[in-house]
Amino acid sequence: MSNLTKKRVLNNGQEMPIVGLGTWKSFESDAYHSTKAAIDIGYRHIDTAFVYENEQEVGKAILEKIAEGVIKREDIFVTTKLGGIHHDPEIVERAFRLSLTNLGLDYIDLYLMHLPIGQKFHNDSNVHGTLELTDVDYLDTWREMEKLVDLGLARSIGLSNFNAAQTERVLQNCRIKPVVNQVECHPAFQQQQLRAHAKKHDLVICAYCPLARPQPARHWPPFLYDEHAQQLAKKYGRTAAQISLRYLIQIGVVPLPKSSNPKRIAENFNVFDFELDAEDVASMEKYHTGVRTVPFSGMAGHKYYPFNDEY
Ligand SMILES: NC(=O)C1=CN([C@@H]2O[C@H](COP(=O)(O)OP(=O)(O)OC[C@H]3O[C@@H](n4cnc5c(N)ncnc54)[C@H](OP(=O)(O)O)[C@@H]3O)[C@@H](O)[C@H]2O)C=CC1
Ligand SMILES: O=C1CO[C@H](CO)[C@@H](O)[C@@H]1O
Repeated sequence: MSNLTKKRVLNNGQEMPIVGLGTWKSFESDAYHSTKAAIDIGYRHIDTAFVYENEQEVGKAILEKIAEGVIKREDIFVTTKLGGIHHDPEIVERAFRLSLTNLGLDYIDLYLMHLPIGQKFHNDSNVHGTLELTDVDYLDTWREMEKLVDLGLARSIGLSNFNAAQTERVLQNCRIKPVVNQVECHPAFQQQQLRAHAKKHDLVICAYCPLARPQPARHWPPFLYDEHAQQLAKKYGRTAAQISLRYLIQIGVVPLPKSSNPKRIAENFNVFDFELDAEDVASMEKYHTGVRTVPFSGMAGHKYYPFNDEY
């Protein structure tokens, strides 16, 4: 693959645009406007989830852009995710159809299991669930997700927040192989071993929190604000955020930067017409800290908690 190619071919032949718009914390009109702005700018990949409570707005924006003739349905890659409260095999198809209805679409490009851990179901409105975790085996959940592919309702299915051992367990017991694992990945948490493992099994790593949720007032994270980051930005005539996203693309992952700001939505997509040289790619390794931004600490005692293993 050329580093400047805009798509990754998944293990089922499907093509995934290599930069997607993240939408966590894009609520209501923000989600609607940012999805529309992103499509106008050229994004063809949107990442949402049942728990983000914005599937309706994301879907509305997509449908409007289709109606305006800006895109066709097949031009846009839509990912959503099965919530923790819906892991019970008897609920999976109904939960999927809820997302499909929210989005107003007749199929989803990629349906992810958001986490390997299930939460007790109370009702669909309690989207975030509670910390009453269940012992539902993620393999049983996976088998129900496979049926969504059989039905033609999900073009592909994948994992999120799975460690290597959990991924292997799915691979050894599945009928339909996951195409991706969506995990935290950015210069301060580089996922070197998990990336190598995914590559070996022909899975794509999608990078959530690709900018590590910047806090400009604290000049955090360093890879966006320190002197080296500023020097790289100057050298390439880009922002440090663009350098970081470009870095992720060059190490083979698919970044999903979230923004509700049209200027930053455009900035995060303007990463296809330059390339970091090998020395600068290597220089980014110094930012790795091994500290997660999203540790899901409340679930740490669970038998399927993914982050006790080294990777
Ligand atoms: N599978 C999972 O468990 C998870 C999935 N995700 C997915 O990944 C996406 C991205 O992760 P997220 O947690 O949102 O974190 P990001 O690293 O994408 O950071 C988002 C934050 O960065 C700001 N920002 C965006 N672009 C820039 C820029 N160019 N310069 C400076 N600041 C910028 C945004 O503010 P503003 O909007 O004002 O621009 C927002 O506050 C999520 O939105 C979601 O879709 C995220 C976490 C977990
Ligand atoms: O996808 C997600 C975005 O990040 C949140 C945590 O900060 C998660 O709870 C959620 O699953």
